[in-house]
Amino acid sequence: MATKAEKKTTKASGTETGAETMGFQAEVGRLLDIVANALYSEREIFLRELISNAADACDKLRYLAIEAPALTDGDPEFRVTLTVDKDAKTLTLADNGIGMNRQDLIDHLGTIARSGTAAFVDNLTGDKKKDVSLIGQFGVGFYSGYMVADRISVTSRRAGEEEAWRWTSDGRTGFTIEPAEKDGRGTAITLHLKDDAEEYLDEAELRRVVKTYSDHIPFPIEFVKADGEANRLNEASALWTRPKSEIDDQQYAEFYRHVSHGFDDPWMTLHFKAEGMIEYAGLVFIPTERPFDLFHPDRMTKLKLYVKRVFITEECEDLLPSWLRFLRGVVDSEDLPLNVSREMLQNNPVVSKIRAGLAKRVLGELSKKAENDADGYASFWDKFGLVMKEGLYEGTADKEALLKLCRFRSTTRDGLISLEDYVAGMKDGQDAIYYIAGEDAAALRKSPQLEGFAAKGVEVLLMTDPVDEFWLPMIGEFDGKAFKSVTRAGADLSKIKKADADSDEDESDEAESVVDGLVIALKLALGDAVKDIRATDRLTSSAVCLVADENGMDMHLERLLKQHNRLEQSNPRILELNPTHPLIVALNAKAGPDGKGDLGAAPALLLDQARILEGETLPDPADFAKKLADVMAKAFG
Ligand SMILES: Nc1ncnc2c1ncn2[C@@H]1O[C@H](COP(=O)(O)OP(=O)(O)OP(=O)(O)O)[C@@H](O)[C@H]1O
Repeated sequence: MATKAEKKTTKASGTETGAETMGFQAEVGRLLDIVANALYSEREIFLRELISNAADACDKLRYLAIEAPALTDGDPEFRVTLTVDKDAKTLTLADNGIGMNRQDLIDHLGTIARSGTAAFVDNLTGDKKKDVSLIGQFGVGFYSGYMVADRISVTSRRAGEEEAWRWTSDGRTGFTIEPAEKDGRGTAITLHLKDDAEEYLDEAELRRVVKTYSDHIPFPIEFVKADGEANRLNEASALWTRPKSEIDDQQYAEFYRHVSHGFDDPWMTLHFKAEGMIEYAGLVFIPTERPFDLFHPDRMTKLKLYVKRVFITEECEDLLPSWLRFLRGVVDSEDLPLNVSREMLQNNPVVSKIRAGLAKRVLGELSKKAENDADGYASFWDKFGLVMKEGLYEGTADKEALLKLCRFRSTTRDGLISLEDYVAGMKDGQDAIYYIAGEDAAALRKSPQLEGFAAKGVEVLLMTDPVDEFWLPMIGEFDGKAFKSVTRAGADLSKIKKADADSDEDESDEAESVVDGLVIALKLALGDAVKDIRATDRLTSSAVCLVADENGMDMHLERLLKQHNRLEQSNPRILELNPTHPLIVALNAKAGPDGKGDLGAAPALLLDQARILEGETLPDPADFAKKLADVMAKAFG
């Protein structure tokens, strides 16, 4: 049966030597085009990418060999070698890692299998500049070889198998695959260097590039001369086992790029050793840029788990809470057994303790950063805050610490503020943390429901991430103060003193400046379209607004659920009237004390106006337009 990869690649021809030519998956073709032409300025990183893959291949085999030691028989020392042929202008990078068989070569070097990546490549714009910066977010791996080579051949033999295969491609249309000879297991990648890339035939240059980018690789990387003499190019000890004092920022950054497959610098580096009940070392990074697949449904925790320096897996979901899934790096446990299986890692008490320890440590470091470098912290929060807030929703044990780290925009201050800042700025008589939720901060700031709060100088938090709607009800309060949406009816402004009020006079009956007649008239006219109608003190310049019932769902949440078909019907709203607005005063007079006066189209227009302010679609826009035109015709006719 054809595999998925074979279906995507196209078999074009077979030859007597058994060579087969296949086409690249469309996304690979596009990626190669950009890689070969646009990433030119940083092309030396091809070596880092290939060495990184070689080291991963050694890691994988070392893990498998714990259960099946025969796989490394006769060649137990892992290493990566570089050899050059100056006449043929080739550079060959070889490893004795896990190797690839025929199918692996087709799957891994002919398609993009990594979840999310193919879709990501589909989104490339064709605008080289933009695409390069996008690509920088996820790394191009093996294909980066085409920055320096116009032809690459990969000869590989999978550990434990007898046959070797050669994959060859000019990186344009497709690749050829054929049987090959190879003595031991592993992969040898031969780059036929472009004319302007001959510096990579030079040992000193290769040493410089390896030292710069790959010094931390825990396997020896050697330059092997024609006579067989081998010179070590890197330190070859696991970076996290070295003392901090011996590691500089550049080395940390390169290690980060190796584990993250990213191109950015780490925003924060945590290098630590935990000792006590359980013992583990960690070298964990927070990226500067948001990883492109942060919200991909398949996204998993990407920390690499090692046991006593041996790589085990990077798919241990329990190692990190999902709300910290943007972390990259390595955790190396002394307590887990080396032959730990992936199943054993599930619900494993050692892993749970490591997870709890990591979360505490990361939160601790973040709060130090928040205190000492508010601007730096704000840039972190802008990228990852929305993921961290998932932790509040999931009910993490660290919710107190997490809440303190949350930052928000508000109606009265520029920049981001914490909940502690908010509480410190609360007005006399204010007992709740007010917020308004919606998609866009600028639009929210113009919401009519905010007018009364603005008039009294009461700060309102702007909640613009969809996740806000979900954690707010779960958390409920901070520092004993409940979170309250201003679009719900209960937001009681009358108890709060005006910012400039200097007397203690009771303002509680401010809103009662009666518009009872109008309320009766509107109730008669609007019927079930609204749940209730009443005067409010939350408006100062708008005539009307809609709010939800005190115990009802927040209006933004309701819209969100409707958009996702999770809710069939909206609940009717409460229509609130501004009793000081000239239009409301005039209509009230017209309605008369018993509400029997004829208001014509006004009730319908008022309700539609409130709906528009709320960003809602009108049930009958044509009717609205007609009524509005009639009113205008009367006014101007
Ligand atoms: N030297 C190697 N030995 C064994 N397998 C390899 C080797 N080089 C590449 N591969 C296989 O090819 C796959 C694709 O490599 P590629 O570099 O394109 O992507 P990646 O390593 O998964 O991620 P990135 O693109 O970020 O480096 C790897 O995941 C691995 O399975």
